[in-house]
Amino acid sequence: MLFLSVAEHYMSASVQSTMVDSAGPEAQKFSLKEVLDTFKLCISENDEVFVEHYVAGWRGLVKFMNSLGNVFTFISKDAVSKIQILVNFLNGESGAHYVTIQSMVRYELDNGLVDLSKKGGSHPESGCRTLLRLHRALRWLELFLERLRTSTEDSKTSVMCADAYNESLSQHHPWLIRKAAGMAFCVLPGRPTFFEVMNVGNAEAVVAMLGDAVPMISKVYKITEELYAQNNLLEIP
Ligand SMILES: CCCCCCCCCCCCC/C=C/[C@@H](O)[C@H](COP(=O)(O)O)NC(=O)CCCCCCCCCCCCCCC
Repeated sequence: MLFLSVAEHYMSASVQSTMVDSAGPEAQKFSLKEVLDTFKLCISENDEVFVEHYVAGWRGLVKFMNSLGNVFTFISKDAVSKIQILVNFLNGESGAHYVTIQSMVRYELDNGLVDLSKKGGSHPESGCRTLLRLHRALRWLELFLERLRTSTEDSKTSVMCADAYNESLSQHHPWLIRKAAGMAFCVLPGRPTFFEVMNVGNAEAVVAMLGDAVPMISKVYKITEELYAQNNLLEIP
């Protein structure tokens, strides 16, 4: 079903030409600087990661993706539902335990709130599991943005995106999702449009900002990766 609906979008003749023009006023407000600032706020003085800013960073990225057109909806919907799960924990009665990723891991593990194996557990959507999915996607983002940063005028965003995906997130996706993602990459706008949507200024300014953004995102990724590795959480089903 997913494959078919993506294929449908893909076949739609006008997708490419309306990609950015069709974006609503809300989507147009995306700015890479905002996302960068949010990820900067993520890390505390003692290297804890604030869930609130982590999800805010993802919200900004979703905004960017939505401004690229409907073909990316199946991707952004999944990201939005995962963001929402984490926001619900944060705003719920145990919210105080979800302030940082570190406190969330401690709380969920201490209280048996994570299904660590596939067999019919009672916590299929734990904070740890949900954040792991976004964390894996963050690695894709880190690789993609680094490719963008070092790209040249004639580099293809579709190729950079696919290479970053194949090197990271794809390893966690089944065949069907990989195919659908591959088709979505084919209709990504070119580098000039991409840079424009980032809302930073000319290409040099974008490259400079990416130079700030990538290490920041890498740091958030690294802290989370180490925490999950220490707690054997990297393979939560
Ligand atoms: C801008 C181009 C966007 C390309 C996005 C590349 C990532 C491709 C991911 C394809 C995910 C397909 C949707 C479904 C995924 C789920 O099956 C899968 C597993 O979840 P489950 O275990 O609960 O079933 N979910 C995931 O892996 C989480 C995916 C989250 C993807 C978020 C992608 C956000 C991309 C933001 C783009 C921002 C570009 C920024 C440039 C400044």
